[in-house]
Amino acid sequence: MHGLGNSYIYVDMFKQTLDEDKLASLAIEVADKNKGIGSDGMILVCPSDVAPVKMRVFNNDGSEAKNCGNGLRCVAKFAFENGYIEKETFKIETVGGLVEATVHVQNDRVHTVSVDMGHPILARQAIPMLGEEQEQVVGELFTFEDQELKVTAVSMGNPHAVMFVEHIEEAPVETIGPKMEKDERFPEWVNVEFVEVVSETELHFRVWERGSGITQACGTGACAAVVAAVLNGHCQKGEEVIVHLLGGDLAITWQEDGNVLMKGAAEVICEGTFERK
Ligand SMILES: N[C@@H](CCC[C@H](N)C(=O)O)C(=O)O
Repeated sequence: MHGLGNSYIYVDMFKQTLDEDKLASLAIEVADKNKGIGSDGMILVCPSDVAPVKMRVFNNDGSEAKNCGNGLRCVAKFAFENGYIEKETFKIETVGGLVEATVHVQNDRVHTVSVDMGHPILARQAIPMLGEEQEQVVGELFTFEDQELKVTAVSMGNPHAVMFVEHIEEAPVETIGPKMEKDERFPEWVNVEFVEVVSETELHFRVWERGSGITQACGTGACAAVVAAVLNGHCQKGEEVIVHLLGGDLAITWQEDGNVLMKGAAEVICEGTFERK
């Protein structure tokens, strides 16, 4: 399935079991575009004790992440269309906590999904980011060789470093992305986002994802970008912002109650059986 071209191999754990110690290598295998299926990673759709469904997400390097915005919309569609849930609004458990999804249905098919992603986490040590202060990281200066970049750090359950640029086409995604991802100031590494402000309600966005590299879209990254845009005075809290990603658009609102609402598409590509060697 994919959300705006951010593709994962979804495994139905209601119907099968997998060895815990082989999950990382399985994610690497299925995501391999030459010898596997090809994707940004693997997502397990699992039964849960606290919600109708649980999501576990693995990047294509085998690392497990605590959250995935595009994955949540696809998991909601998968759970609803496979009859694991009958209500249109329901909770999804993630490794980072519970979120609430609402599926928008036409002719029994889910075309878009809204997810209440909860509160962003802004305290430096909770991102996690090294340093003494508990305060928010807004526009902190990073220098890479001759380039100076101002970073705003936001966690949506997973960590993001957001930087504002003048022209999105010139954003140094391939060069600064991998350097920032593994910078020692981020002990769990970080997802890296470049954002051009078009207006108070429109942003352009490119991402270098932790554990997967350049992807077409990142849902948690788009949420982090809007939170960072509000913190830097580019957008307004409570106003919907359209984020243009390589794979399409997301509508994101950092609501007055502090929660971030994300709305966008979720699509099935194909279904089948993967045989491990
Ligand atoms: N593509 C995702 C995020 C996937 C996990 C991320 N790479 C991480 O390691 O935190 C999204 O849509 O949010």
